[in-house]
Amino acid sequence: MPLKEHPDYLEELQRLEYTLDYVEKSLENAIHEKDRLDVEVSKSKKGLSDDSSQGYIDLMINTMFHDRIQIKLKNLNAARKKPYFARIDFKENNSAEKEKIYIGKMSLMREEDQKLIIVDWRAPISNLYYEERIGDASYSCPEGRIKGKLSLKRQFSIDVGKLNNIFDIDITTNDEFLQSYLGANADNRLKDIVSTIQVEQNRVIRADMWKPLIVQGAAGSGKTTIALHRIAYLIYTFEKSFEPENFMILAPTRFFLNYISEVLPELGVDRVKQTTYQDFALEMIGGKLKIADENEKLIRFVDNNNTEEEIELNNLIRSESEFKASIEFRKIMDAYLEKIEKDFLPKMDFTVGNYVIYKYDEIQSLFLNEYKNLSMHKRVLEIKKHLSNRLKQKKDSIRASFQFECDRKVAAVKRDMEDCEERRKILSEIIDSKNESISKLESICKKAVNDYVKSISKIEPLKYYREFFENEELFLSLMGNCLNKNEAEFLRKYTIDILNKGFVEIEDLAPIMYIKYCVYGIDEKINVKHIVVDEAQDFSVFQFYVLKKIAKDTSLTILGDLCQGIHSYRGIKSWRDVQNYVFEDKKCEIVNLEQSYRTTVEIMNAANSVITKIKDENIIPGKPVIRHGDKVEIIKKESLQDTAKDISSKINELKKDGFKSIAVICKTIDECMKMNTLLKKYHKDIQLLTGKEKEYKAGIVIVPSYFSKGLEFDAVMIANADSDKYTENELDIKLLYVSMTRPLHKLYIYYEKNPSALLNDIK
Ligand SMILES: Nc1ncnc2c1ncn2[C@@H]1O[C@H](COP(=O)(O)OP(=O)(O)OP(=O)(O)O)[C@@H](O)[C@H]1O
Repeated sequence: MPLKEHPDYLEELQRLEYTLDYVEKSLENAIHEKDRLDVEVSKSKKGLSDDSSQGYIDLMINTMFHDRIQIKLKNLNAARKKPYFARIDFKENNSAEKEKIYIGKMSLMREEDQKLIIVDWRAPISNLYYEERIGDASYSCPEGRIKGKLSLKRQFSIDVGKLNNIFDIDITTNDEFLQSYLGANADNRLKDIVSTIQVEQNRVIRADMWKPLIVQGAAGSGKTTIALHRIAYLIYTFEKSFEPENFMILAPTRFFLNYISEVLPELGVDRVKQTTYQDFALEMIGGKLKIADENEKLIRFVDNNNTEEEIELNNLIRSESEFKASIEFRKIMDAYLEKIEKDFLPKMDFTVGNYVIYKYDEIQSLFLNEYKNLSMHKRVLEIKKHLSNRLKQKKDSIRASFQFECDRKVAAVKRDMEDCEERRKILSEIIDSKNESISKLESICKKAVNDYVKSISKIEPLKYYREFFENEELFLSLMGNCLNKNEAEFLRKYTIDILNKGFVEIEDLAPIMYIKYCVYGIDEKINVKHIVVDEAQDFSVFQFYVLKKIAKDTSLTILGDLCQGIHSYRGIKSWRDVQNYVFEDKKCEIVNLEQSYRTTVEIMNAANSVITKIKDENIIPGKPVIRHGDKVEIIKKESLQDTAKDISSKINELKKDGFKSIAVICKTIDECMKMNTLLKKYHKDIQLLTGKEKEYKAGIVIVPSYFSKGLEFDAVMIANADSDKYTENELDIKLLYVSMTRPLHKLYIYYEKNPSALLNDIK
């Protein structure tokens, strides 16, 4: 329906004008408030010099208000362009009046009567928009379940303060509105989806923070987007209890963090901790560790031209990785830590001179039993208190015995000798000797406990880890029959070799962190209440286990797609393993998101025909939203030069058609480099992404298949999809699937001799 013919057009126009006026007014007030706070902050800074603690308190408070007003200003500026995106009309059962609720990215209250002109999308009442249909409806809020009638659900298309369209809907999957979003072109960053969040996504976003949740989501189902919206939702909901810094997102690379960096600020959220597992592990372990490039192994495995010897070596490397990522390895680390624990304390009594203060068995029992739940070094601190207390008691009795002995000797001398010069000398010697013994005792006691603690060696976690592999006898005895002899010996030598080169691999981080946690404890560094893990399929069960251990009181949302598990040799094979081994007693729900929003029906069907070549119940293909586009083109070319030429002319056409982000995906980095040389002749602005970049700039890029994971582009060209490049092995299938699920609109696949058999079922 044309906008002006909508029955409520005028009402909505007036409402928009009114809201925009109020936003302007609020903005003016906020600017004044900010100016005032600027002055206050600089005053507080000057006030610091007079050394009063009040100065610090003033500065802290003013800075906090200053930060808040900055965010408010940013949000109000955004609201000038688009103050809200939806309206719902709801009448509570016991209320006489129907309320018109306008939903936007932030709430805005009218000061005169405290009425909300805009309601935040994260507010409990906004759930009506996402979850409910016209008719009887209800939502939960802290006061309980509110029931009533929903009589209107309306979406607005507003751009730079101008009302462009009105859609009245029932369920949020309003095709027209959603399609207009999905049909838009990919910018250089991921965007927010507040106005079109779907029911199943909304349930993940608003799920109970304290219950662990695993989300298996198809490619393009919105996992990354949901992860960020969930954080924004939790920050809003727990605003009074937690700071944004108490929430953390774990992503695969710094580059990926940069790619998603705009969503949280767009949602009005700042200061969330965003890091990678590697950086997180380094922070937890402390010290200086160098991590080997994680793609090096993958590059070995993706090469299909290996000799028999290389294949054998690769199999051993794969088994090494798989084993280190497994819960079996954690059990072996447990056995190793038990040994460390048993030998942790010096095997001797705690003595002062000839006096035994604490017997070894007693101390060992405190260490192994009484304080079992603490890290080993924390147990020592507790034991130190026991030793000091017992020593204090013993010291008094030793001192009394010195005094008693002295008194006895003095009495004997006095009884047996007449008073004379000689007797006085003897008595004085007896008293001096006693005093000397007491002061000796004092000085020994002062140091005794510390000397005992110092005798416990402080070994770096990495050194303990290395010792496990270097001590062959110990290694073999603990490994038992977990691996065959050949694999076990390879694992040992391979690890020593890496460590000798001054590196650790990503697989080594979890066990080293685990050793650090058990021996030294690391909880004091974690101040995070909720962790959202994205691209979680490439994490190992062991990694999750350690993460959960370290972040004890922290809850987790885990999102990933097993179809894209290209690091599956060290990643997760089934979410059930995480459910069983990581969360054990706690119930952990697994949610499936099958609907895919990124790409067209044609592209998704083609990608599904590839991924379903893996016969595994854990592989769940995505269902496309009904958005049609061009057929996937499979194109034969005689040579790489011809392929490059064709890609180049396609790029020109696509650019002319307004597509902004185009990716040429080759299987490996070597192929990318060759393609880069060829395409540079035609396109000076083309960028080669290697995985080492810190920042993501959209445009035309060449990217290796394994590095395209998580990204999206308007159009994708897959070069070299020949049968020898993409064979029917699991890794090749997954790499091709990942590459094929990156485009929003267009997909071209090139080959030179024979197309990969994986493409056979593409219609
Ligand atoms: N409800 C929605 N409304 C509009 N767009 C959506 C919605 N859900 C997802 N999208 C869009 O779908 C695309 C894919 O989202 P996202 O990258 O978060 O998915 P993903 O599951 O992490 O994908 P992948 O696993 O393939 O990397 C994005 O462009 C996102 O904006």
